[in-house]
Amino acid sequence: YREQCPDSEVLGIDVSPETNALAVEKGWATAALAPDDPAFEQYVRSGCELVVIATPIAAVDEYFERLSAWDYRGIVTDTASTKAHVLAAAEQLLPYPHNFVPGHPMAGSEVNGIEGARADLFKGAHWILCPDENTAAEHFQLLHEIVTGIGARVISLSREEHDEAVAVVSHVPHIIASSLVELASRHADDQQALFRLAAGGFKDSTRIAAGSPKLWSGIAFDNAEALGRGLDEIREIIGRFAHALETGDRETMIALLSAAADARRALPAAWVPSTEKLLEVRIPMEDRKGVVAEATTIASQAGCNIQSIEIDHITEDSAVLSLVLTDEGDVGQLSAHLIQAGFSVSFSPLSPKEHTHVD
Ligand SMILES: NC(=O)c1ccc[n+]([C@@H]2O[C@H](COP(=O)([O-])OP(=O)(O)OC[C@H]3O[C@@H](n4cnc5c(N)ncnc54)[C@H](O)[C@@H]3O)[C@@H](O)[C@H]2O)c1
Ligand SMILES: O=C(O)C(=O)C[C@]1(C(=O)O)C=C[C@@H](O)C=C1
Repeated sequence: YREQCPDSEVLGIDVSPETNALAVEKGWATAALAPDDPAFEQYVRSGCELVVIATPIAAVDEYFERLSAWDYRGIVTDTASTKAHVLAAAEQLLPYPHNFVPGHPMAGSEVNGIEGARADLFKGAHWILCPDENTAAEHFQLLHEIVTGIGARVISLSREEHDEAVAVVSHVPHIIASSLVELASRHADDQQALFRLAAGGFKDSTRIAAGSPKLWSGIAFDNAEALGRGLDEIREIIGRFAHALETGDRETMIALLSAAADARRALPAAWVPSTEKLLEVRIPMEDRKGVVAEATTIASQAGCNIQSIEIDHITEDSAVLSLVLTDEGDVGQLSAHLIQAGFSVSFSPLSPKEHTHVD
C-alpha cells in the first residue's frame, strides 16, 4: 500500500519487536509499535482514518475493546478468514459497529509471520468485503480504493454467506491437504524415503498444509458448522470414487475425473483487469439505506467487476452511486437484478480516457 501511496502514514502494531523493526525497515509501515505503547492510543485518538485488524482471530476482541475505550470513530476492517466470531464481537464491543466493514483477502501464504509478507501478495487476488445495510457508501468507497490500489479485486459478499462459501474453497481444502500429508507420513519410513518421491502433484495439493496449526485451528473452530458440513460432503464425494473403483465402474471414474478436470481448467490462474471497455452504472440513493451493499453484492453475483466507485451528492439529502465496471460478467443479469431490487438504474459506456478524466 505504501508503494502506491508513499505519502500515507501507516502505523503497524505487533506483539513481536522483530516484526515491528522489519516492517519499518522495509518501508511497509512509517512506524511500528508494541500494542501497549501509549503512542498507539495517541495515534488512534488523533485522526486515524482506518484501522485494519490482521491478527489471528483470538486477538481481535482485544483491539475492538481498545478502540471502544478510545472512542474511535473511524473505519474498521479486518482480514480474518472466518466471520462468525468477528461479527458477534464487533456488534458487542465496538462503539460504532456500523463503521466496521468486514474484509477477507483470498490470498496469503503458508509462511507464518512477516517472513511470508510480500508487496505483491494481493496482486490479481480477490478481496472479499461484507458491507451491510448500515455501511456508509463513503466507507465502502475508501476500502474499495485501497484494495484495488494494491492490485486486488473486490468481491462483495453478504455476511451470512461468507463462512459457508470459504469453508468450501479454503477450509475444507486445508483439512484435505493436511490429510494428504498425514497419509504419506504414515507410509514414510524413518529416512522419509517416500517423501523423496513426492513430485509436483503432491506438492501443489499440500503447500497450504505447512501453514500455522494455531491459526488454522482457530479458523476451523470458528467455522465448525460449515466446515463440518463440507467434510461430510467431501467424504461422500471420495466415496463415489471409491465405489467406482470397487465396482470396476470405469465410466463413472472417467465422468468424475472429467467433471473435475473441466472445472479446474476453466479457473483462471489470476485475475487480469480488462479496462478497454468501461460501463458506468448510476443508481440513485435517496430514501434507501444500504444501497452500496445491495448494489455491489448484486454486481459481484453477476460476475461484474467494479473498477471504481463515485458518490455524486446532488442535493443535501440525495446522491447517486456511480459504479464503473470493467468488461466482465453478465451485465444483463446485473441490470435485471438491480431493477428487480427496485433500483432505477441507468447505464452508459465510458471510455478509459473519460474515466481518467472523472477521477
Ligand atoms: N495465512 C493466510 O493465507 C491468510 C489469508 C487471508 C486471511 N488470513 C487471516 O488474516 C489474519 C492473520 O493471518 P496471517 O496468516 O497473517 O497470520 P500470521 O501468523 O502470519 O501473522 C499474524 C501477526 O499477528 C501478530 N500478532 C499475534 N497476536 C497479536 C496481538 N495480540 N497483537 C498484535 N499482533 C499480534 C503476530 O506476531 C504476527 O506478526 C488471520 O485472522 C487469518 O485468518 C490469513
Ligand atoms: O495461498 C495460501 O497460502 C493461503 O493460505 C491462502 C488462503 C487460501 O487460499 O485458503 C488461506 C486462508 C485464507 O483465509 C484465504 C486464503
